Amino acid sequence: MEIIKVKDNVEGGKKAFDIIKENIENGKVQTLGLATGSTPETLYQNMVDSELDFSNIDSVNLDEYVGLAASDPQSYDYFMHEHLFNAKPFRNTYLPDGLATDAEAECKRYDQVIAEHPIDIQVLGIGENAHIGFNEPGASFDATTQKVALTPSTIEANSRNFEKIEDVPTHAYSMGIKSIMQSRKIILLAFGEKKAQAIKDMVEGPVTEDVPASVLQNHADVTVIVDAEAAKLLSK
Ligand SMILES: O=P(O)(O)OC[C@H]1O[C@](O)(CO)[C@@H](O)[C@@H]1O
Repeated sequence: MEIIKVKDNVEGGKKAFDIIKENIENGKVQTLGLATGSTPETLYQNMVDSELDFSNIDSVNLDEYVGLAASDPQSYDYFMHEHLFNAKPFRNTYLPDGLATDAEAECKRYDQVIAEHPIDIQVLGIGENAHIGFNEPGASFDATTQKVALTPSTIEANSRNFEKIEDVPTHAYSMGIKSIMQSRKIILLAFGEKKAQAIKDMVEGPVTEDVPASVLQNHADVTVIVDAEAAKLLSK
């Protein structure tokens, strides 16, 4: 893992953008794997403000809340349009369908999307409990797309984006860890003190399904971009 320490999320978003830009300009990106949450917002702002054209690139997102329509302002589909796609159209954009009622069929469909669009660069945030995508502690490293139950701590953390905690969906469709690990390159961003323990466990702890992000120690090309607060428990 390469660890890049930055001042704040503004510098971090710019760093991640520069890496993505270089790879796009070198013709190395057909498919970008994208994430939601507040973490990648500065990266997406850099993409929106750039001259880069994404109309020959496909995007595949990590996850979507079960029960939310793409038109719902709390959905990840809506988030992606607001923060990126409306300003920078991609060739095709893919997210799980939050309204799909046949979970097995939806997971199979999304696995097919991923198989047809091998991810060149996957952008990741990290949960306070070290989840990646919505792969919560205990998720199998062999998992492909799954319907997952969100942990109480994730529901609590994400409730800041909802009017009340009861409004937070209890389940999500998430790309599995196996698929994330098949991405050619991974850029994980983390900002703020709340992510410090997760970052320490991910980088310095044992590789275990109890710490989903620790699996990234087994990936050949991971860049971790952290601010001082998220990096504060790292030994170096
Ligand atoms: O960036 P935030 O808002 O802290 O969210 C943390 C993580 O939780 C998720 O929103 C769940 O998928 C991730 O996309 C994100 O990386």
